[in-house]
Amino acid sequence: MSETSEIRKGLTGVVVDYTAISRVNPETNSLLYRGYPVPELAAHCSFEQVAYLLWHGELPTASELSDFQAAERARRALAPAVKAVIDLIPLTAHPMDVVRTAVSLIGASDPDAENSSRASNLDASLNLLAQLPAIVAYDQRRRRGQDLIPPRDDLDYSENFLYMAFGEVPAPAVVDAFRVSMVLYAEHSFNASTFTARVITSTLSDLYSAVTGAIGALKGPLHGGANEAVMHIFEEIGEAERAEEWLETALTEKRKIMGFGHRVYKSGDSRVPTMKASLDTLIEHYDRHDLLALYDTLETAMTERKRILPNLDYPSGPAYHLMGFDTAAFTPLFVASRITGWTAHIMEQLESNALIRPLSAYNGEDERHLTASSPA
Ligand SMILES: CC(=O)SCCNC(=O)CCNC(=O)[C@H](O)C(C)(C)COP(=O)(O)OP(=O)(O)OC[C@H]1O[C@@H](n2cnc3c(N)ncnc32)[C@H](O)[C@@H]1OP(=O)(O)O
Ligand SMILES: O=C([O-])CC(=O)C(=O)O
Repeated sequence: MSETSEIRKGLTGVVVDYTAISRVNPETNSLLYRGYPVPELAAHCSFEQVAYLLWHGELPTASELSDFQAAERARRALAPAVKAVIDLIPLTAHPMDVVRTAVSLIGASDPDAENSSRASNLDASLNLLAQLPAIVAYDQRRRRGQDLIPPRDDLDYSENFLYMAFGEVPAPAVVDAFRVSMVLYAEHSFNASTFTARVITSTLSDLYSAVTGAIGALKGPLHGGANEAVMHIFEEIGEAERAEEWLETALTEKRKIMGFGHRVYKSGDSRVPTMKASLDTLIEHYDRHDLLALYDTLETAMTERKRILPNLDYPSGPAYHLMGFDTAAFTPLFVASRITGWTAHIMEQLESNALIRPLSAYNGEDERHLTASSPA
């Protein structure tokens, strides 16, 4: 075998390991979490139930759920030290940098951070799940010149998240759309950020380091950063009537159209119909048919022109916009959900670890030697 015969740029099509956490099936455009079709989970389960499922492999019984909810509600408050550090971060920093820094600080403050037992990692995962909403909500509020809103333990995860962000629990239709987005973003096998977390874990580094690295990977616009980028292109286009012309120019300039395409799904992202239904509800609720027209026109034009279909970030970007989130907070919302999948994968990697260390094919200078005239 030659050194280069096996190169698969971007690891396209390479199967790296087994996972029992989720199955992405591009043949059937389907996604299973621990065997359950995700549209069923999105229709019937709370985000807390899905988090428990991803971590434990089974849905919680009534008493397990009640213990889990109580533990999550008890850990929601933003630690004063985390708030103090967030307050030091300039407003010019991207909110993903704030989330990354906050997670790193939480890890550095956890005396048990180096303990990689499953019990300790489950505890750390629950801590992050419970505290990320406060981090994301507070960062958005301080950017708006608003004060921190402490959590309420009489609200479920989704209601409390929106309450901490906006100071009130919105209409049930809005809370439900938010819950659906959290369920859909939770897990997606070996995507770039999860794989990053697994690579870091494979060196036997700690959970917080793996999550911090995953946040960095998610930030990029080819991955989680696309939900925010979708809103930027909507703003650039302005109105439905301009969408076709805008697309033509963008494609001529060889721009990537954010929110379209996927490394695994080539005939549609399994999560889009569920999120689009929630977006439709929000469009009705806020009476924003202008936004729907832009959404539909760009999707139709992109499909006709390139045969490339939307991914989950396409409907979730405008959905978060309608809920009232700032565009720069969209990818942090993705973090708040994907913490469940990342940490499930970190624990799975540890259960059957092998250092992840692929090979490279060298294409630099042939061997050469220092001479009297070399700069050294
Ligand atoms: C939750 C998530 O992370 S989902 C992904 C979110 N990311 C985005 O929405 C960013 C926009 N999309 C993309 O950049 C890509 O579709 C990716 C990175 C997601 C997947 O890319 P890959 O699997 O590497 O596909 P690849 O880049 O090989 O695309 C094949 C062809 O389609 C084109 N293409 C793919 N997606 C797009 C797009 N969004 N806009 C324009 N052209 C595209 C490529 O330019 C390429 O064309 P070529 O063969 O003429 O060079
Ligand atoms: O699977 C991927 O490559 C990206 C994605 O959709 C996700 O992480 O949700």
